[in-house]
This record gives sequence, structure tokens and C-alpha cells, in this order.
Amino acid sequence: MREIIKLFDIIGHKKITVFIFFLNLLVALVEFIGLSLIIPYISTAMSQKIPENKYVTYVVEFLNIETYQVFISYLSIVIVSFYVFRLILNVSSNYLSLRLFNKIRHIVMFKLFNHYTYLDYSDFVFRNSSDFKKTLLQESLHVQVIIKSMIDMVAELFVLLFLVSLIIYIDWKLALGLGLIFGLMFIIVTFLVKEKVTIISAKREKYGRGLHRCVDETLNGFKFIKLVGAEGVGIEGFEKNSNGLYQVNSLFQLINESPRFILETLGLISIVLITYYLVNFTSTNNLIATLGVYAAAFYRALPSLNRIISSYNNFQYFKNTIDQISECFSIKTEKLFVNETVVFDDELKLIDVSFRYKGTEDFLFSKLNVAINKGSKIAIVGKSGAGKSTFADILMGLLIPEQGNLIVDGTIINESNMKSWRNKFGYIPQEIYLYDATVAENIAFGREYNRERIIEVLKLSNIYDFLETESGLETMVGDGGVKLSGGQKQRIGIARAIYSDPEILVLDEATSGLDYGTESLIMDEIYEISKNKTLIVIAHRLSTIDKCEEKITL
Ligand SMILES: Nc1ncnc2c1ncn2[C@@H]1O[C@H](COP(=O)(O)OP(=O)(O)OP(=O)(O)O)[C@@H](O)[C@H]1O
Repeated sequence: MREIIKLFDIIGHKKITVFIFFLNLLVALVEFIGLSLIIPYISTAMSQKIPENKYVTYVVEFLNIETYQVFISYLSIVIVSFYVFRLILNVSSNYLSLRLFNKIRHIVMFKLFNHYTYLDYSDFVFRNSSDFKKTLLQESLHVQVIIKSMIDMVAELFVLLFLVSLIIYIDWKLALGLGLIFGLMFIIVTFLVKEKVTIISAKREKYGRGLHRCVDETLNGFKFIKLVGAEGVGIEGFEKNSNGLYQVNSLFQLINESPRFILETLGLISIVLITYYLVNFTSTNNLIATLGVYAAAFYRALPSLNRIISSYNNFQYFKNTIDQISECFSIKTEKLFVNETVVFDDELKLIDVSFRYKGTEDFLFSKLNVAINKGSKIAIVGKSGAGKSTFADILMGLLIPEQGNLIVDGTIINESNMKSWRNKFGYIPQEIYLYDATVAENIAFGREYNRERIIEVLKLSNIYDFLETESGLETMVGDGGVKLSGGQKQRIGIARAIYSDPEILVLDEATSGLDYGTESLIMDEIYEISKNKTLIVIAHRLSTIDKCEEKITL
């Protein structure tokens, strides 16, 4: 129950779910009534006379029915109308339930994706993105199963309650005996397997996670895998996890489907025992009719009991999905509510900044103090791992220091002005991320599309002439930019970075993957572009930073 409350706190839609629950309950009751109508109808038809019953007499008098033939015609019309109503109710309830379950999946996926997109950058780098993909795409599907199971379980419990009341009304001693047999069986198949289901549920989670990681790692490292011929590693991991997943799923399906056979057997044995009991210990003179009621009750009760058991098991099997989803939502997101404008006319400073990554003990920077003047060209140097990229991320407001402040012209950068501060940056990393779209789309990158500006920045980045020989701005770059050379990708990266005419340009090893000639050409272009900008260059090669006026050594 605690889990369900947690889930609805996340997804909302409580009222509609309660409505669907009552609709399902109504369907179950109508099913039950539909079934119960058949026996009296057939026995009336067989007896060839109007039943002597005070309710029937009242209706017969009210409608002025005189003959048995008229009575059976009325009864047939009522029964046929009832079955048509049952059909309409079933179809509508099915449609509304399916809509709700799919909508819940959509809500979970959408909210998760939305939440993840607004994660703090430090949380983003702390987490495994393929685990997130698994939660987003796979676990959201299980939420559907959980909600459906809960609705089914409670609705069927009500149906069972009706049936049990009916049997108690007919013969309470017999009801007690049957209750004992089926109650015991219910306890055995649910509570005894509960622990097993919990164990295999944890395995399902582990193998599912492993599968997603294998796929991501293979796709991301495809080139290197080819080079070293390590295809087998990914395949082996995939097989291990996929194998494990199929085994736990089979085991779960077995656990889930077996009760049906046990219930059927118990049902048949019960009918034999009831017949024996009725013949030997009661004085019933309408054995066929009484047995018919029991048979009908069993016919409805067994699938009902089976659905309760299987819904309960489904819930146990998938309930750790709720923990995973809530865990995702418990991660803090950035709350950059207000968008105050920051003015950078003079100087930016890091004052007493201490920073360490999430999950690490040691501080990477402790009481760091740095000042950068507007318009200056700064080189950040230091040995590998010294923290150059981290330093740039702090400057850009992507990583927030644990202690100390980033101060721009005397204003502390915080959540109220962070957006404005970040917008001042153009960032060119070593690995330019290009998605499978046109050059123009890759440059605008979700920002307002301005064709003239795109052409302008492509010219500034010296790649426009090359694109003219292809399909111009509409040139497709391929997945990850595979259709372009390293230098061409880097130039598109530069064009993207300067598209919004940023005040500060940060180059993080932006040219270190290029040959010396291309690098110095691109660096000349960058120095030219950033004549009136503040330029921060992280580089190992001294030739890259020889035009910088200042050097910060980390
Ligand atoms: N997400 C992270 N979680 C934990 N530690 C990290 C994370 N990212 C980087 N580090 C650690 O922080 C230190 C600084 O990393 P950073 O990438 O800033 O160094 P760098 O000077 O840019 O290195 P390089 O010149 O090799 O690119 C390294 O020791 C690295 O292991």
C-alpha cells in the first residue's frame, strides 16, 4: 500500500484511477449477474410454467402477463438486453482502462524525462545514463502492470466476496469447508512464493540493467571494439544477462500461471465433495439446481481467485519498479526559477572555491581564488587530471562549488541569475556532439533558427565553402557526425558555439584531436572570432595557447 501511495504521489490521476476501479468492479458484478441469470432462465424454460415467487408474481401482475409464453418472451427480451448492455459496458470499460494504463505509462515516461533533463549537472555526471534509459523505457511499462494488477485484485476481491456471501447464504457449513480449502491454497500460493518472487524480481532488475549497459557500451565503443576485436565481450555480457532475464521471466510466469491448474483441480474435487455431501448429509430435493448454483459460483470464483493471485504476484514481481522510479524523482533538479540578468563588464572571480565530485571524499579544489578580466585571453594549463575541465565547468556555472562563490562584477552567481550567466558562454569541447540531422539544425541546436546567422557563423568558422560543395546548410552529418572529418566537425562545433554571439568562449582541448596544421589554422580563426570576447583555452600544446596573455596553472 505504501508503494502505491508513493506511486500515485508521483503520477497523480488518482480520481480517474478510482473511477476505472469502480468501472471494473461494475463489469465484474455485471459478469456475475450475467452468469447467474442463465440457470433460472433455463430452469424456467424447462419447467414450462411461471415461477411461483412473490417478486415474480408482483412483476407478472404489474405487467398484466397472463400466459407462460408471454412471460418467457418478456424474460428473453430482458436477458438479451442485459447481455447487450454487458457487451457495451465491457467494451467501454476495456477502452477506458487501456487508455488509462497507457496514459499512466506516458505520464511516468514524460515526468521522468522532464525530471532528468533538469538534473543538476553534477548529479548527471554522477549517474549511469543507461540505468536511466532502462528506468525510462522499461520500468515505466511495469507501472502499467502494477496499476492494472491493483485494480484487478481489488475488483476481483469484491466479486469473490459476493460469491462467498451467496454460498454462505445457501449453506454456511459447506461454505466454511470450501473457505478452508481455498483459503489455505490462497495462503500457500501467495505468501509462500512471495519471498521467491521478491528474489527473482531483484534478479530481473539486475539482468535488465546489465542488458541496457551492454547495449550502450557496445554502441558507444563500437569503433574501439572493432579495432581490438572485442566484439565477444559485449556479446558475452549480453547473452549472460539476456539468458538470466529469460530464466527469471519463465520462472515468474510459471509461478504466476500454476495456481490456475491447482485451482481447477481443487474446483473439480470440490464439486465431487459437494455432491457427496448433498446426497449423504442433506435432504435437498432439487439436487440439480443446487449443484448448478455451486457449479456457476465456481465457474466465476475460480478465475477470480486466479486473477487475485496472479495480480498479487505481478505486484510483488514489479514493485521494485516503484522504488527505482521514486529514486529517480528524489534526485534534486535545478531550480533556476528567476532569470535575472547578469552583466559582465569588468571581472569574474572565484572566491575561496572548494569543490569535490559527488561520491568522492577529497576536494579537487580547496579555497581556490581566481580573477579573470573581461576581454582577456586566458590559458588554463596543468597536468592531466589536475582539474582543468572541472574548473571550466565551475566557471560556466555547470558545477556548483561546495564552498565559496563565483562572482561577476560584484554579483554572486546563484540560481536566480544562473541561466543568464550560462547564456554568456560559447563552449567548444574536444568531442563535438553532432546528431543525425542537417548542419543547420546542428548549429541552431534547439535555439531559434536564423538562416542568415547560420551562414555567417559557418563563414566565420571557415566551413561554408566546403558545405557549398555538398548540400549547403542541408548537408546531413550522419549519426554522431560520422560523415564529416575531425576538422570539419570541430568547425561546426565552433559555429555552434558562436551562433548566439557569446561574450565568453571556452575551448576545452577543442583542437587537441587535430593535426598541427589544422589546429593552428583553427586557433587563428578562433583568436580572430574572439577579438572582442573573453577567451578561456584549456590545452596541452603550448602552440595552442601562445596568443593567450595570461596563464592559470592548476
Ligand atoms: N564525474 C566525476 N566524478 C568523480 N570524479 C571525477 C569526475 N570527473 C572528473 N573527475 C576527477 O576529477 C579530476 C579532474 O578531472 P578533470 O577532467 O577536470 O581534469 P583535467 O585536468 O581536465 O584532465 P585532462 O587534462 O586529462 O582532460 C580527475 O582526477 C578525475 O578523475
